[in-house]
Amino acid sequence: TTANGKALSSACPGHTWVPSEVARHHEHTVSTGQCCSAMAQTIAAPADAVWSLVRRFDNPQGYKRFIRSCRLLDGEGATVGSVREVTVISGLPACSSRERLEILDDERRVFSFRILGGEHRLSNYCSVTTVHEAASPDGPISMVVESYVVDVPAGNTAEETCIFTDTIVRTNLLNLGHTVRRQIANAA
Ligand SMILES: C[C@H](/C=C/[C@]1(O)[C@@]2(C)CO[C@]1(C)CC(=O)C2)CC(=O)O
Repeated sequence: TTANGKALSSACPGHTWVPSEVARHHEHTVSTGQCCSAMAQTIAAPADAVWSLVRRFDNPQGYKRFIRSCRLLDGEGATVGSVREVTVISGLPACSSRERLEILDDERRVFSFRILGGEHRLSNYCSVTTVHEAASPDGPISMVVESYVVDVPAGNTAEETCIFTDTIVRTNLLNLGHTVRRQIANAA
């Protein structure tokens, strides 16, 4: 079911369309006891620069500030089925997470991972991140769309679960933008 079709359309302002063969990746099957969401972030940078950070399954800490470390348990990070173990900074209701690369499509710029386990509260989390480019008077800009589906933990409502998870994802997307802009400024 395209449970978050509405979320996706509300997350993507009209000025950038998401090609249907990419939008379909943001359609998650949402079972009972799960919740899903989608959000979008515009970044004043070419899609290639943004994608080069998003695609690094072996280096999420390259832009995710909650991640302390990452090591590959299986595969070398660029093939579907690679598995990573991330440890997380203190202060969150989480310590570590084991995650599997589900999609890495460099042509269409589609990235997806699934959480297999770990010490945290987000069971069966699966997210899809896609990067799109649009022209602007000041040069190319990118739109990053990220959607996820996750189990609602016992003791929480779906709304609470999305509030927490959206906050983490939105912070990651903001940090992605800052990191890309800093890389461009340093290269100038
Ligand atoms: C929501 C998702 C990951 C969240 C976590 O990585 C974790 C799997 C362990 O620590 C967290 C930072 C927060 C948490 O409770 C569950 C966002 C992303 O990194 O793509």
